[in-house]
Amino acid sequence: MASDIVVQEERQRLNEVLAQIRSQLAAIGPRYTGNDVAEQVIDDLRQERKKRLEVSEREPYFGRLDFQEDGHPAPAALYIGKSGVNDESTQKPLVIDWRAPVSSLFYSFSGGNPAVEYISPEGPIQGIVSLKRNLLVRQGSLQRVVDSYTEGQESGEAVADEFLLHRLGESKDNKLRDIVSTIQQEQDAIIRTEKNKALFIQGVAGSGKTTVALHRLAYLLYQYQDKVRADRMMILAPNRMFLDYISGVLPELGVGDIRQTTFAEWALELLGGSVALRSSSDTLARWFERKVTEEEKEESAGRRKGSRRFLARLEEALDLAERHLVPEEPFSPEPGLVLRAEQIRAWLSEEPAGEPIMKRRERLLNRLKRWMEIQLGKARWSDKTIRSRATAKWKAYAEKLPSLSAAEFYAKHFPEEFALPKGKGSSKRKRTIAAPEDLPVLAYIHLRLYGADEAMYDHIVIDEAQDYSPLQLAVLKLRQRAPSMTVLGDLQQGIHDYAGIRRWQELMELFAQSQTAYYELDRSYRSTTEIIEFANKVLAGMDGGVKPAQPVFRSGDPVETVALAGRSRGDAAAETLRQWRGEGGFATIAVLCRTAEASERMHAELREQGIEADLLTADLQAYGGGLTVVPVYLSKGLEFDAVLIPDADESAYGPADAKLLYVGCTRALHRLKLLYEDRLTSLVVV
Ligand SMILES: Nc1ncnc2c1ncn2[C@@H]1O[C@H](COP(=O)(O)OP(=O)(O)OP(=O)(O)O)[C@@H](O)[C@H]1O
Repeated sequence: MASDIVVQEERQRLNEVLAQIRSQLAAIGPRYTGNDVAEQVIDDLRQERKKRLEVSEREPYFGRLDFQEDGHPAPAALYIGKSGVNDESTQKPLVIDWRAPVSSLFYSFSGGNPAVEYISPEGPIQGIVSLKRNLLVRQGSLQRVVDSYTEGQESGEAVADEFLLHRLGESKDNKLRDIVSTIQQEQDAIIRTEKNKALFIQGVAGSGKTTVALHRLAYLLYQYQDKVRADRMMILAPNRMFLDYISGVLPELGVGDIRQTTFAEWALELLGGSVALRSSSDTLARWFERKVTEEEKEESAGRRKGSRRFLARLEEALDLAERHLVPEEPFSPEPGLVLRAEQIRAWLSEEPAGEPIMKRRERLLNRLKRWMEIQLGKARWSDKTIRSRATAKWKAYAEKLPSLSAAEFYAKHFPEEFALPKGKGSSKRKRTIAAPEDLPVLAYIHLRLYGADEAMYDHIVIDEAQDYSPLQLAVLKLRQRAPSMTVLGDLQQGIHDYAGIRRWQELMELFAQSQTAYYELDRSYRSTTEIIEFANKVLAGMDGGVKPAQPVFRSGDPVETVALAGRSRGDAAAETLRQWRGEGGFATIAVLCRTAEASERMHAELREQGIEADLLTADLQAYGGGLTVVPVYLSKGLEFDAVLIPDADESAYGPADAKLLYVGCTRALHRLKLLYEDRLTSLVVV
């Protein structure tokens, strides 16, 4: 903690800034209620500013950096906050937005050499840092001041950690939070990566991948104000519950209106109601409710149909269909009036490249119609008999140009992979029920044939991307003019590897090397050192380049493994839960069971014991916090203050289930306990 004088000075400065903020707030006045559209737009902007100022009024800034730019006579104290605030009369910045170029110094400077550089819009700026200070302000009152670097100090690393540890030691509720005040250097580099990259992040459990990706969106919106728009960005996450969990971060960062959805929902909308998806709980049950071998996973339809090889076959079929769109015979609407096939083909090739195939078809047919009208001339065209004969010929010609729905195309060209629904009636009107692995195929075909009604995306975030196939990514790539994506995940948590990837290369290969960037995050911020070391052991037996997570040194209670010793699982679990509740301080507790069935059983047993918990299922929309029973495979991406794994038996977690158990263990922030009946899973006995 800093000295009293320093605290006094900071308190005074805080009061000055707060006074400014309050006077600016007071000047905004009530909402405009008239009908003038221009006034309404201006008022919307005013209201946005008001919201930002209200956030600033509670916590105007969290950091201070004293920086003397080369050539300047004295250092300037830069205060960094969630959004910038200027002095109304002088227009000088009182608070600098965390996303501004100069703020990068606050995150990247960790002591050592005080001579630093940052990249401003005008080019590199050099200078000297003389102070880096963390300030904790809550509800407008200054609560902590910690200097992580002062002039002449050798290294500030240890002190910087103190502030971070304070944050990490807090208990968490049911929503992910922003981390602007404690973004770490390696995370900051990712957040500030230039826009036009397909950015891949491999990060261990709890390294802040999801959090960082969301901060990156806020950064891009700030830094590329003229080029990107929130309504042309999209976040893809595995399920509704996960989306609900992360939904608080962007509003906290002052960013709204970004579409947050799942790949399946997005693709189904694209296909316009012609396709429905088989229930995801069926798929999950198929892979998680029983033991599965590696061979089964490798040969799964998901791996095959999502592969680049399959994508190449798909491309080939689509290219061929495009080339053979125009039939061999000529178009002749009237005797003596003939347009040769070569001419028609030449017209087709004049249509803008990259346009969806069916759009080109439509344009071509319109051109033929115009040609026919002109060639026939006004006199003949107004003759009803001639006109209807010619139009009939034109229609007959149009029929020869294939027009298929995505499902029809798929079934026609890949009959061994996909069949249309059986029964009477036009297949166009019948809904196709697609397996998850067929959905990206249908979406890809649809985009090449028909395109999409929505605008292209400026930026796409894909969370849990280790579960994506190359084809899925190729589908999304079609929805961007230039690649600008944040693709994040952890191969070590690849529990859906019956459909996902084994190496990031599988996805990165879709882009030119110059379009990609790759980062690794190895430090885990979520869990205590004890929990991380325990989880690392679970993975230790796995083949391949497993990278253990590095803990931020935050020590807690040891991980416990306890035998049931004759008690029922429900009994033993209830006892632990009572004890944890008695200790207090845990806002979220999860009981993670191996299967959905075991979760239901546990939920019922706890109820018998008088303990009410929520039960999470595959179709759930939101996760409410408190005490929850969850099948372990659905817990991915979430986190809980304390985690109990009540069935850590050898029979439940065999050698093939290391990733699953790893996911389970790494959900815990502060406390982790495993129960077993006779034999503890050998995954944790090293
Ligand atoms: N720099 C930081 N300062 C404070 N907290 C952080 C920081 N980085 C990450 N955290 C916290 O660590 C936890 C894990 O973050 P997050 O869920 O984004 O990680 P993840 O890599 O996506 O995890 P997983 O792969 O396990 O889903 C969150 O509680 C987050 O707030």
